[in-house]
Amino acid sequence: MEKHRNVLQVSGLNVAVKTEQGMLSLVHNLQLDMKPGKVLGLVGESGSGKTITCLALLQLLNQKTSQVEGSIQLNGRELNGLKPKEMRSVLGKEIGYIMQNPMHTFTPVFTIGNQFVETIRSHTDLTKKQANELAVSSLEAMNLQEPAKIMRNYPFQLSGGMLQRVMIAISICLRPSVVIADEPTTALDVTTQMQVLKELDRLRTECGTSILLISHDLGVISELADEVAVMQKGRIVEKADVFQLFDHPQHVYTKKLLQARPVLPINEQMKKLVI
Ligand SMILES: Nc1ncnc2c1ncn2[C@@H]1O[C@H](COP(=O)(O)OP(=O)(O)OP(=O)(O)O)[C@@H](O)[C@H]1O
Ligand code: NI
Repeated sequence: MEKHRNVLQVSGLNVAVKTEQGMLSLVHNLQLDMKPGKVLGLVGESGSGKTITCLALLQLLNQKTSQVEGSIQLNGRELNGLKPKEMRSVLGKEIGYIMQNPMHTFTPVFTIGNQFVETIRSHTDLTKKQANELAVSSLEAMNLQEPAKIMRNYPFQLSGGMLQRVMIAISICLRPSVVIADEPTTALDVTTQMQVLKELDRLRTECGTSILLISHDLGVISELADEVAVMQKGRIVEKADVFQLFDHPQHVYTKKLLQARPVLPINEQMKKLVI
């Protein structure tokens, strides 16, 4: 990969959805530049358009009921307008997605192992045995005990937090160049949250993965992000280096967001955990 290049470059992104009153514009002229090995935080109050933005970037919005305009370049390749089949080969391999609600990503009738191994094999030439080994080690890295047993379980047999970690393991095991993480740790207890964040951080440092991190938890953002973009009503109203943003917020909306939540928790928890 060329160093100077942005891994994911989004420009002029407009997203609108069909409603009974006509097209409703939800994301306006969004620009994003994601660099190799960097974490871009995306924050903003509930309903500001963060998840819609992710879905648009990943071409996962229903084409019949929504409209995505603009350019979404992944390693120099335009994603906007790709056919669903072409997009499926990109998803999970070049770009990983950790979604807000993991329940829907799993098929209830297949075991975790079956789904994990199939996902790996659909993108690689690995044998079943190799794919199985990769799956088990990826589950271990997510702090999941007894990974072999989890592989034999069906989704309903796991807790929400466990499923979330399984999904993260699936999303990142093939080392995609970009990971889009929408509230990846919200459903997890503090210790597991740390483990998952550590794994994401490792992915970025070891593989140069570029991460778009959405979180309500400004502690998580301050810990991991290099740059932060602030979204309000479908617009990026401010984007800055993480220290700059927390120390000298410019936009009145950013100031309000920072006042609403203290930034301390994760740092304090980290100090307690890292001895
Ligand atoms: N299909 C749809 N039709 C109409 N409006 C929609 C549709 N999907 C989403 N919206 C609206 O788009 C806006 C953005 O929603 P989105 O889920 O992206 O917000 P968010 O920033 O991810 O919020 P949260 O932090 O709660 O996850 C919301 O106002 C939502 O009501
Ligand atoms: Ni959301």
